[in-house]
Amino acid sequence: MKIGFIGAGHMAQAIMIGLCKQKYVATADILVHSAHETSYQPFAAEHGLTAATSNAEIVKQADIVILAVPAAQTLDIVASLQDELASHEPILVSVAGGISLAQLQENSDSTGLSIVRAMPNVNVAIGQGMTALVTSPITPAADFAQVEQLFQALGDTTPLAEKDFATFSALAGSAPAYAYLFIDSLARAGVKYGLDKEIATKIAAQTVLGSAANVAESSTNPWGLIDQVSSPGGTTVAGLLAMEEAGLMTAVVKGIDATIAKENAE
Ligand SMILES: NC(=O)C1=CN([C@@H]2O[C@H](COP(=O)(O)OP(=O)(O)OC[C@H]3O[C@@H](n4cnc5c(N)ncnc54)[C@H](O)[C@@H]3O)[C@@H](O)[C@H]2O)C=CC1
Ligand SMILES: O=C(O)[C@@H]1CCC=N1
Repeated sequence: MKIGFIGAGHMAQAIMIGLCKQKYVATADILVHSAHETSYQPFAAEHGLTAATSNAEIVKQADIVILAVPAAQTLDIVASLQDELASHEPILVSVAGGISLAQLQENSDSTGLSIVRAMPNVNVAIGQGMTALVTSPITPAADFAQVEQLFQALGDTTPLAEKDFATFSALAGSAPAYAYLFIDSLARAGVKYGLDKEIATKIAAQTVLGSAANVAESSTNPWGLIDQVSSPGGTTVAGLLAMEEAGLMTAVVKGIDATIAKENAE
């Protein structure tokens, strides 16, 4: 099976690195092309991938085509590939935020094309991704299963109604950035009290990693886990109350509101 990438930016590279690490296919069976030679050719050479000469070559050669270009350009690129899509009929996977299955279908102008919308996050690079998937009604179950299997190799997946994609994109697509901000804020506080930044970052990252694993494994919800850490009259409850006074929960929800509003505006 050949997996082709149109676009070689942050998201595409994270998926390609994840596929290489998982040895999902032979590296030469990962094909890549993007608008900027300087971004895809050295990357392809470094990882033993096949650099294709055009977007059309990707469509002609790949069984699954992953479109990972800026959302604003996605539909024009699909429209420019109508002939190749119609004659080669790969499974088309778009990771573009805010671009619907109906728009993809309309611009591909190929009524029988299998189309899947995926919203991964950058953690697919280390096999810890969280990806939502939704398929067009005419996509055969076997084609959807191929795409699902690919993303399952790179972490967890969930089928999701298309109407919820903007919310998912905020909570999983963008939220790695928000989690990094939280980790960096913890580390910076450590620096304030004299810790070396590198050591403080390691401490903060491992603490967040362990806490996330605890939430995932525990049958108790996060509030119950917060209570377990908060000793009566202790330090944690003092910290929690100060964070809430500064509006941590409101700040997070407002951040998600803004993320969703931006996606819906595109
Ligand atoms: N960065 C992330 O964490 C996530 C990004 N996405 C989606 O992935 C898509 C790409 O985002 P990033 O990788 O962050 O952007 P990026 O700016 O890092 O990469 C965009 C890539 O598209 C290529 N490109 C632009 N025009 C092209 C054309 N006409 N033909 C071929 N390639 C072209 C560029 O050369 C570049 O390699 C967006 O639609 C975004 O919504 C989805 C989930 C998470
Ligand atoms: O920032 C963005 O627009 C993309 C979508 C989800 C994560 N990154």
